[in-house]
Amino acid sequence: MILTDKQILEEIEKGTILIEPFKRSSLGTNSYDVHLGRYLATYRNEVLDARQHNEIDVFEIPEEGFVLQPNTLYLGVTLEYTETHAHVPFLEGKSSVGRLGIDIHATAGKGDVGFCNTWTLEISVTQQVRVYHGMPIGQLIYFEVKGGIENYYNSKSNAKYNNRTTKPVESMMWRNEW
Ligand SMILES: Nc1ccn([C@H]2C[C@H](O)[C@@H](COP(=O)(O)OP(=O)(O)OP(=O)(O)O)O2)c(=O)n1
Repeated sequence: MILTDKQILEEIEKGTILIEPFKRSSLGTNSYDVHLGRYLATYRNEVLDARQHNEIDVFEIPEEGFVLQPNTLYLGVTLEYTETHAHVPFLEGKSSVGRLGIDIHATAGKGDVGFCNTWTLEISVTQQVRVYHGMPIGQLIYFEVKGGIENYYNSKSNAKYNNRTTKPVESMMWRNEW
């Protein structure tokens, strides 16, 4: 089941959901709008290697915006820092963003119970499009969980994306054991 606006507010009151900064106007019927943070990043190498640490170059979106190019993977970040202690948060697109040909995640929309951080966005575009920091970029929806949890994301020793940051975080696949 997906949390409604009233339930999201109740969970915020209880402290099981944190969204920072929080604006009442960003709360939808059953979602919360997140915004594009100040930084974008691209991978330094053209050929990525799933076994290696692929380094990124981070840059700031200027006030006049930045034109995203097709055929380039950009990592973005939400302005919002979130904590979700008792639900499964999902990052979803927004129709108005999709209609500009902007994808905000590449297969990975799910968060984990215990995830505490800004969200990294895997951005790709169909045609050139200028984006601005602070623009609405996606929405979070929250699912109720069934059953107890043994291994919260924020206490998992192998949780790779829980170090608080305002910048996009590159793939940490190289830390997986396989
Ligand atoms: N577009 C996304 C999707 C998820 N996350 C965050 C929320 C998740 O709780 C965390 C880890 O996501 P996954 O479980 O999909 O990633 P991995 O399985 O690769 O990482 P880990 O091994 O740390 O679970 O990353 C994110 O910042 N941006």
